This record gives sequence, structure tokens and C-alpha cells, in this order.
Amino acid sequence: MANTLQLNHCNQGILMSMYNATLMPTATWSKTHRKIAPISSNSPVIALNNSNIDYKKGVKYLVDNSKNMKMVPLEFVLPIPEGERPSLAIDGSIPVIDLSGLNGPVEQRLSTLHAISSACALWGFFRVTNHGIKVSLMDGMLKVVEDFFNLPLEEKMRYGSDDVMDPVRYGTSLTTTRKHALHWRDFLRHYGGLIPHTYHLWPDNPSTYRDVAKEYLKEVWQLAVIIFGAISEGLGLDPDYIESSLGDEGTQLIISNYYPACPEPNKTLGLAPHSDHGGLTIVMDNGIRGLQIKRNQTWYSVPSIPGTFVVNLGDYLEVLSNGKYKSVEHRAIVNAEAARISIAVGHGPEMDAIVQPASPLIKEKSESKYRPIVYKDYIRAQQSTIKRGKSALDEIMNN
Ligand SMILES: O=C(O)CCC(=O)C(=O)O
Ligand SMILES: [Fe+2]
Repeated sequence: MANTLQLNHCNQGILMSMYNATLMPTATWSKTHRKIAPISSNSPVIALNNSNIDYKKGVKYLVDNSKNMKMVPLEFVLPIPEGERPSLAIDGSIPVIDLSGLNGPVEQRLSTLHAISSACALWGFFRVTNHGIKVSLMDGMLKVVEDFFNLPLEEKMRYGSDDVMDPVRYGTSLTTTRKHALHWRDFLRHYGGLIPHTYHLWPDNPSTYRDVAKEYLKEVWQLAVIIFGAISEGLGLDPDYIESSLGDEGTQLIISNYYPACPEPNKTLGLAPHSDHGGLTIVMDNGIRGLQIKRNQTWYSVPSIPGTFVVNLGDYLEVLSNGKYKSVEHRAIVNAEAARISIAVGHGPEMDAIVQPASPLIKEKSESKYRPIVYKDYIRAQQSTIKRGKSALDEIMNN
């Protein structure tokens, strides 16, 4: 214990930087089955020598095998600034958009487009209802994900990998590559896509996982395209502008997060603050609250409303809109009562796409607030900085 304490003290500065770590490793899917080019993060790491935690087995395993755990093991204690403690967050109601309005009469359609546009400009986050995806499919997806996390460890470890290039990965915390300040979270991530060419690699246990996930990811992609269309129109662009900007190959990545109940939820986090690097992330959870977003330096706690999706804008859309819309920092907190599951599906451009403001929004080059960068280079830059948060975006901003 003394050793660990000393170590914690020595690494406090790095730990503070890591508090801003981000995730969302990515891969491409190809409409033409051509290639898979996954890119992922190498989170900043700290060796925790003398630790007794067999962290690679995951937090769920640790909790399940530590009866009556009363304290968070020191390896999971994060240096959360005093004023940003999870429990201090204010209840926040993000805008709710009834997407059926997009199919309504002209006035209703315009007011829905306007609502989406102002939610993007003011919040970067909104909730969608009447989104067209059946609640039974959402519940089915949550069920296969829950069943996956409830499998015996050996079964989950079939997908365990330290190689961030692997198209399907089960892991824990931010990365399994080395020990570092740990986060209270296990995850399963893999690519999606209209043609799921990695389908044969997805978990085959539970036996229905592949079929349910395939259907779910197809529907969520369609939903993303509808929202991309509305956002394009709201920006005064052609309705298919953003979808076309994604290129022939887009990026769809599903990350299922499992945050076990935690004895001291104020001391750790499920996910450190980050913004997503792609265009839109579409998230649902199992009815347990845990998502927090940062607005005007204050953390807001987003309620969980079953049957709805939370949608958030990533860095790609901030740049494309030339800063009119902002990607917003968010984090996942944990709680003492119940395990939380969230399923986040990110949608972004192909890896070789140029991230830059939409040309119709810029009359002169000098109006561009961001310097162009190839998407995969942006991801690498974002995931190699130890500051994270939104620091990669700051790097490509013109003064
Ligand atoms: O658990 C959540 O609600 C958020 C997940 C998230 O932000 C992510 O996976 O990038
Ligand atoms: Fe996120």
C-alpha cells in the first residue's frame, strides 16, 4: 500500500493530464469490402509497479471476485479536481428533438431543422425521439451486450487483445496495453458498417449477438444519415453534403461499455472527459444514469430515458461547420447501486478524408478557423497527446 501511495504521489502531474484522456479508437469499413484500416489510441500510461490488481481481467471480474469491496482500489483513484467531482454535477436536460417532424408538413419540418441546428450550436448534444428504431431492437441489443459481459472471463478473453489494430477487442479501462491509472469500465468494440465485413469476427457468444448487432448497426447508420442530412440543411448546405463528405468508405465503430457498481463513485470515473473525433455518436444505455457533459465549465448530468438516443457531435463536425457547432467534452461516471451499460456508435469519414470546413461556408481561405488535416492523422494526433480533452482540435485551430 505504501509503495502504491508513493507512486501515486510521484505521478500526480501525469495523472492530471490523463484525466483528460480520450478514447474512441476507430476503424474504417468499406462499402466494397476492400480494406480494414483500424486506428486506435495509445493512451498515456503509467506503470503501477507493485500493484496486486490483475487489471487485464477487467473491473467486472475484480468486483465479482472481491466480496464486500468497500473501497476503490488505489489504482482506480483518479485526480478529479475538487469542483468537478461526479456528484457535484447539475441535472441537465439536453434538447429533445422529435425526429418525426422531419417527415411532417413544411412548417413542422422547418421547425425541426431549426431545433436540430440550435441544439448543435448551443449544446453539441441532443436527445432524439420517434427516431424510427424499434424499442425491441434497442432492448435486444442491450440484452446481447449484457449477456456478453456476463459470460465467464475465459469466453470474453477470446476477444481480449493488446493490439489496438484488432478489429474486435474486449478490454478494460482506457487501454489494456499497460497498467496505468485505471478507469471503472470494461468494453467491447468492433467495426460496423452497412456491409459488415468484419461480421465473421464479431462475438459468436451469445449466439444471437452477430445477427442482433448487424441489424442494430444498420439501423443506427441509417439514423446517422438522417441526422447528417438535417444538420447539412441547418448549415445551409445540400442535404447530402455531410454524408458525401464521408467518402465511399465511412467509419462506424460500436463501443459497448460496462461500468460495474462502484463502492466509491466519487473517486473514479468510467470514462475520462473527452470529445469524440468523428461526426456523430449515437448512444443508448440500460436506463442507469451516468453520462455527464461539460457546458460553460459546469458538469451536467444527463438523465437516462429508455427508448431514446443521445446524439453528440464530434470534432469532425465542429471543423466541417467551421466552429459554428462545437464538439462537447463528456465523461461517464459510475454509481454505487447498479451496473451501467452504454452502447455508443460513432460515425465518421473514411480515414483518408480531409478534415476541413465545408467550402460553401468559407468565402475566403482566411475565414477558415481550422487547418486541414487528414482524418487518420487527426486521430493519431488526438490519441497521442497526453493532454487529450479537446487539445488536438486546439492544435489545428487558426488563431
Ligand atoms: O457511457 C456513456 O454514456 C458515454 C460513452 C462515451 O462517451 C464513449 O464511448 O465515447
Ligand atoms: Fe464519447
